[in-house]
Amino acid sequence: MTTDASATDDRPFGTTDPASAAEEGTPFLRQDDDASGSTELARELRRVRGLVAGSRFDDVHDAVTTVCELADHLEAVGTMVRPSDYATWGVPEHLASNPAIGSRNPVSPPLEPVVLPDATVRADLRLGIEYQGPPGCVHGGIVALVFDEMLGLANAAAKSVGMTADLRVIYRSPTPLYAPLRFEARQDRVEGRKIWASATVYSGETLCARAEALFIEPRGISEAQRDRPIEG
Ligand SMILES: CC(C)(COP(=O)(O)OP(=O)(O)OC[C@H]1O[C@@H](n2cnc3c(N)ncnc32)[C@H](O)[C@@H]1OP(=O)(O)O)[C@@H](O)C(=O)NCCC(=O)NCCSC(=O)Cc1ccccc1
Repeated sequence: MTTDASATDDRPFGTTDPASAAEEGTPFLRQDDDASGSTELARELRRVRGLVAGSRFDDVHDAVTTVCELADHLEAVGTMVRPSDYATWGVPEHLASNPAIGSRNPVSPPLEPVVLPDATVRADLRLGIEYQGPPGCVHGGIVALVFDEMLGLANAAAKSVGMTADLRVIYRSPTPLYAPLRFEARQDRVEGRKIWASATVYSGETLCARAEALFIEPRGISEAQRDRPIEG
């Protein structure tokens, strides 16, 4: 494990470490910037999210007006997406709206995973105060969210698709805010429609949590969907 928990840099929290991603692994299910500017918009909103959750202000009523105007504008110029637009697995836009990895979802950290030659999926990231649970620690539900997504990605890397049926998270040591974290997930075995996968998150040499999960392949999944398992 090479992640240094004490390292800091100037990148916004909630972004991956490009140096470590480039060193090992192939970018996996990365989402390019949307030509409409939606990805950039989400990026700026992510900044706003971090600032609102993690700052004290004397008076931000002017910002409330600005944001209200922005919301009104987006409501006027956008076309609402319906869940039925994503009726099938494998629609790239589907991934973009995902709360754990979606490039167009300001809620997502986002994860920028790489896949290793043995099909392990890895994501290095840091999480800021907007993900805080106990003081100085990442909220346990956020750890579970990232695990669930990483496990799904490990299934995708192994060319299978599954719904989470059972997700067990074992929290071994507090997951620190702001520190570089390394999530890794892998598919362990498949029996019929049952898929087992497991994952870990480390801060430096410290195991913060691990996950064990059972996924069930939905009935009626086609070979094409299995082969092109962009999930979300
Ligand atoms: C689809 C299924 C999981 C299973 O229903 P069916 O298709 O009718 O299957 P059936 O009941 O026939 O069972 C087949 C076999 O499996 C076994 N088994 C089943 N369950 C369990 C169990 N809990 N524990 C242990 N075993 C269990 C069962 O005994 C049987 O075994 P057998 O063959 O007799 O030896 C259904 O319960 C469901 O929809 N649940 C809600 C899922 C949901 O909403 N998850 C959250 C959303 S996904 C997400 O967010 C993450 C994500 C994001 C992005 C991308 C990817 C992932």
